[in-house]
Amino acid sequence: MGCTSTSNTLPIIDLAPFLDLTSTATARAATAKTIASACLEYGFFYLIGHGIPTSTTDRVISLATEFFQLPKEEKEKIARGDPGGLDGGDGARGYQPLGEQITKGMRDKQEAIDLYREWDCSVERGEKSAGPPYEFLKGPNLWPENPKELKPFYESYVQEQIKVGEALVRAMGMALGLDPASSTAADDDEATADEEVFVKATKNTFWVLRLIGYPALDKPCNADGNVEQYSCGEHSDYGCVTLLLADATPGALQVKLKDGTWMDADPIPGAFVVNIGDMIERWTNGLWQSTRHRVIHRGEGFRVSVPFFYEPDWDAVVQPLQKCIERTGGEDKYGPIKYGDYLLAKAYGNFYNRCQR
Ligand SMILES: O=C(O)CCC(=O)C(=O)O
Ligand SMILES: [Fe+2]
Repeated sequence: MGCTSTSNTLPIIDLAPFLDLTSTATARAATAKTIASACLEYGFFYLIGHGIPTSTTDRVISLATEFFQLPKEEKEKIARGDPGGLDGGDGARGYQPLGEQITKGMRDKQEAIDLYREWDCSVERGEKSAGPPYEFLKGPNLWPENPKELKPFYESYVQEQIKVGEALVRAMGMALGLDPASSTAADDDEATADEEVFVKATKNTFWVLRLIGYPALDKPCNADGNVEQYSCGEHSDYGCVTLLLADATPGALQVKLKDGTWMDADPIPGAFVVNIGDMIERWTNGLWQSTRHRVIHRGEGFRVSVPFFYEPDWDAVVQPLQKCIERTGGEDKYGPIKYGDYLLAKAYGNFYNRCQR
């Protein structure tokens, strides 16, 4: 069900007080308060006041669009998982052609480039037990040669997004009402962590950036309003926060509300659509859920989106925070997990099916 959707709209959060060093404590508290209710109710919101100009985001979209318009052979020069190709068959980074992802027996209609934090080889050399599974997400990114400007432009965009991600998770720590950062709690004791807990756990964020191209679907919905085809099937994201930039196409991304109905999250110019991921759900012991979402592109044209996933460090240990356990019935519902292990399990299980995470 649910090709149609309810007409509710997501809350709008202004992050500016967490990026402006001269902001008042009152302004920061006001933003934190709106984040707390948005995360509790939706796990999704629009983000403004993030400081990235539309001239930048427009170029990010137009460069991705230019890439997807290239001939198949040109795009497949950076195909991922090609044993004879640039990534030696590593499989995680690079271009994935149309139709590699399958949801409910149907091919998701999307093509994509996946980029990750570059793996630091010195870390690897120092690792005694580096084994084949870990190779999967390691290695260099595969950047397209064309358009030429894409690589440098995206590299600086990633740096800007990391700043936004950090400010946002700082605001989220405050929104949870955790102890102020000046407290003497041990830095790495997650259970008693202070309001900087997410900032500390993302210092070396294992970020992901996806450039996604969605052709129009032949028949997204049947006469009864049921879904026939997915551009990206129902899933939750893995990490901390996803900052989604999409072109202006309406009627594509849908968010699952607590009552099980689906709501369109159409783009608002200048805003990112943000959602929280599985790690935030675990840290908050389920208080803030990583809301499920999907894409059914119901328009005519080619849609482009570029989600940036701001994630914990590979080695970050994520476990429910004491304060959140108390607020959710007193029982730890998740236990600890190392983010890299979680990501590997997800990526191995679903790699060719990212849209059903
Ligand atoms: O393209 C979109 O609107 C969302 C994509 C998405 O949810 C994802 O890649 O995780
Ligand atoms: Fe997603």
